Amino acid sequence: MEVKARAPGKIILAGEHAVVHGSTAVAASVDLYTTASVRLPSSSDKDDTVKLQMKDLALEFLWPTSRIKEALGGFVGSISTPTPCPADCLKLMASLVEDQNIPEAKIELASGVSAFLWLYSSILGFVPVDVTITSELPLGSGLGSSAAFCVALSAALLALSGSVDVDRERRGWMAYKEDDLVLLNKWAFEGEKIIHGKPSGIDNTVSTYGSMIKFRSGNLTLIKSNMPLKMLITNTKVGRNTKALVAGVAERTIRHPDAMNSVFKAVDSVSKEVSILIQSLVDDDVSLTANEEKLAELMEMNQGLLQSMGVSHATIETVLRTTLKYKLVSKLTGAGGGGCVLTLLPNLLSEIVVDKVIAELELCGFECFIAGIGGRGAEILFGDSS
Ligand SMILES: Nc1ncnc2c1ncn2[C@@H]1O[C@H](COP(=O)(O)OP(=O)(O)O)[C@@H](O)[C@H]1O
Ligand SMILES: C[C@@](O)(CCOP(=O)(O)O)CC(=O)O
Ligand SMILES: [Mg+2]
Repeated sequence: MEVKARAPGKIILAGEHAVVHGSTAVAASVDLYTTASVRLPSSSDKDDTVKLQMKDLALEFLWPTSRIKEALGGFVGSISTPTPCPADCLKLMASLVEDQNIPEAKIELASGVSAFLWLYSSILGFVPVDVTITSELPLGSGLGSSAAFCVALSAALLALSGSVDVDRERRGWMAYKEDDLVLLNKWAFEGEKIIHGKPSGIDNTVSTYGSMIKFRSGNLTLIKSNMPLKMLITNTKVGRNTKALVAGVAERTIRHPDAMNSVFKAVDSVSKEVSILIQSLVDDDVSLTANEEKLAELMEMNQGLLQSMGVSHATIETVLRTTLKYKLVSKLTGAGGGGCVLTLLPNLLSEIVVDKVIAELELCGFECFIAGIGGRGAEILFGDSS
């Protein structure tokens, strides 16, 4: 029996980092997906291993099922009550990951493999399984690859476990039922904790539900943009790690609590304004342009506040300067420190200008693309149809 699940990446329009400290943030899914295929070997199959393949990274991990059970068996609880991985269990998982000799250049993946071990053991128990992961998302670039990985994996494992209400006879991609989305999102959050340390939950939530969300302290509001939003995404290709950047902001907050709390409060106001603005009705080009100008100004303010949190980077500043030459406003998205930058492309902007700005950014060694925003969330597929 085989099930596939896919989950989208995301952009954060406003509020990253501050959302970890209780501020509002606004995020949207992007049409770039991570897919997890999970296959249970047939009963005649003698193979007693857990196999994890990361296809695009050309990596394969193998463990005897008994080895995982011996290490983690005492820690897993009930599928219906997602629980954090205890610190002692994290240590045991680290040794299971060490056994696999991940090449030094790809060592960042170790946290993803640990998240896999926790989600697999907790959701499926200790049965032989063959898992393949593929992704259209750049890893560690601010587009939420860690959350998409946890959501896709949890969605496939839950569907196989029989603990969610899915129609196994149905062909084609299908969404989870509303109640099951809550359970899926909770499990993905537990995986994201292993990768991020202290995540806000916004990334796994938008990857689970898709569309566009306003998020604050674990609570989501689905929102619908009435503004046709077009964003250029520039990947600076500077690798960074969300866990370290989130920890850096927390340390700065300990050193300067009053100043940082004022910054988080300002971000909260910016995000709330962004949320109201994108939902407001526009009936002609004049009001659309006026709203785009307001959104650009809010993005500029958010970027300034992110700079004061210490999460910008020389390459991000280069993108800001380059796009500003064309009167276009940009902000980092995700954890910053490199990674991806968003540039608002006004709807009436000529294609010639878009091509010019992309050409100039690419000359700096960056990669540019325009992704669809606000589409579907997690989906599953039984059998081989696509
Ligand atoms: N397709 C994947 N396969 C395995 N691990 C993944 C995958 N996608 C993400 N991860 C894990 O998530 C980490 C990147 O997460 P993070 O630093 O939060 O950046 P982002 O979420 O912005 O891409 C990777 O180093 C890896 O541990
Ligand atoms: C910085 C943060 O707000 C978003 C991180 O996104 P990403 O992992 O860089 O895609 C952290 C979080 O909300 O958990
Ligand atoms: Mg992440």
